[in-house]
Amino acid sequence: MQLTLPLLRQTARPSIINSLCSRASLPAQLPSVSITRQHYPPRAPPIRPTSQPTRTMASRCSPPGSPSSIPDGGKLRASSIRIFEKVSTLRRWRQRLLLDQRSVAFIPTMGALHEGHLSLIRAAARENHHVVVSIFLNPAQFGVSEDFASYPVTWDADIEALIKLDRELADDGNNLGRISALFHPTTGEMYPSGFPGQELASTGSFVTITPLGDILEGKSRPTFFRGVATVCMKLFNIVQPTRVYFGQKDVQQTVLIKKMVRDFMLPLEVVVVPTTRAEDGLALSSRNVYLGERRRARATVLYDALKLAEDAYKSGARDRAAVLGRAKLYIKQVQGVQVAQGPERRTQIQVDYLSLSDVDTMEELEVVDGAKGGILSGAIWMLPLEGIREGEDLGYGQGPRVRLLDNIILPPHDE
Ligand SMILES: Nc1ncnc2c1ncn2[C@@H]1O[C@H](COP(=O)(O)OP(=O)(O)OP(=O)(O)O)[C@@H](O)[C@H]1O
Ligand SMILES: CC(C)(CO)[C@@H](O)C(=O)[O-]
Ligand code: BAL
Repeated sequence: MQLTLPLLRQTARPSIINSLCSRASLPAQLPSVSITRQHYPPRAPPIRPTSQPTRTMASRCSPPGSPSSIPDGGKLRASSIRIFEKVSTLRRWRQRLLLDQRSVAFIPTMGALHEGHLSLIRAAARENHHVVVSIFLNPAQFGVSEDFASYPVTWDADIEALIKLDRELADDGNNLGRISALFHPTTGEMYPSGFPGQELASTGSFVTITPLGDILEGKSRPTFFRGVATVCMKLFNIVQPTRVYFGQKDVQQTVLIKKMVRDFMLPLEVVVVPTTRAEDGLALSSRNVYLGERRRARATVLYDALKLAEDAYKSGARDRAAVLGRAKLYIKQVQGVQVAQGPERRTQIQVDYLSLSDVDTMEELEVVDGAKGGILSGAIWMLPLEGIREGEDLGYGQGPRVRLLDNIILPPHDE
């Protein structure tokens, strides 16, 4: 099922982007963090992470097995998709398109591609001459105790998915463009003065968007939006896109990117694409592979709760207590049922936040503004299983606690 919200846009007035990305001659001075990855049990996620024994920030944050046989700027097997690892090579390619006045769409990702990512690419190909996708697992947006080391990497499947989608785009006459390039840089390439570190106290060249970046997701993940804004600013400066495409699934990220584009006068348009969901409503996410069967069966609890809040709004509720009340009660009931089931059957759920916020600032609302509407959003933790049964599917990485996000946009009600 896919929500049929219209694509949401924001355009900034054209200006020159100042490059923050000048090439420094210093070698990358990275802390060498080497962490063992767990093997994913063979149970059907849409795309299975490849086994990768270690990930070191000193070398690269992207998988080994990238096509080193292809020269930088060369084409992926049986396709016209160019793959770039170097900023300079991508820039040379981009320069030619600038002279030809071709529109370029850009979709930043961290890989482990799923239908949600592909929906962004499809939207981009409909209205741009060229689509550039990046796969870069950005260590700066992971906190020191977060899942950077185990984040799923599915490089081969990602390449297959891009090649297959590109063929589909070529066969469908309704597209202006296709996938022209994949950017897959190393950490050293993205942080030319050396990787600044993942700590809150790290120093370096950062973009911070406050207070927006400090609330909701930013409160639980204090370095997250600094990492996202910084890497997106770098990527936008490298690719110089006409339009960038982001998923509504990460709604605070979309609000933050729009604010960054406006405040830094970046000459590009931000397009927000509706959330792609599984049949039962769960928002697709690369991290869903961590869930395993037992937790996956309860993973729609957040979306179900948000839908109850949306129903309340549709029935005329406007103030915070009336809109969020049923959602909170529903989650409490699910938690109660789960606890009563005992360790071998239950799934423990913790709510991080349930929010009703302003569409531009994401500050909490007491009453929904009739002219603007609002954003219902939430984050929950699904805790690791207790009472594990013999042979039970724990999920990728032996089933760590999993953070799930979701949101629903409430339209204005004044019309
Ligand atoms: N279900 C989805 N529908 C639409 N867009 C999505 C969906 N999932 C991710 N995206 C978008 O894809 C882009 C890249 O996201 P990313 O690579 O982090 O994947 P992800 O599934 O969000 O992973 P994570 O598990 O880290 O949340 C972002 O703009 C994100 O919002
Ligand atoms: C935008 C992004 C690719 C930046 O690393 C990441 O935050 C994501 O995948 O949503
Ligand atoms: N899609 C959000 C990226 C992150 O959680 O790091």
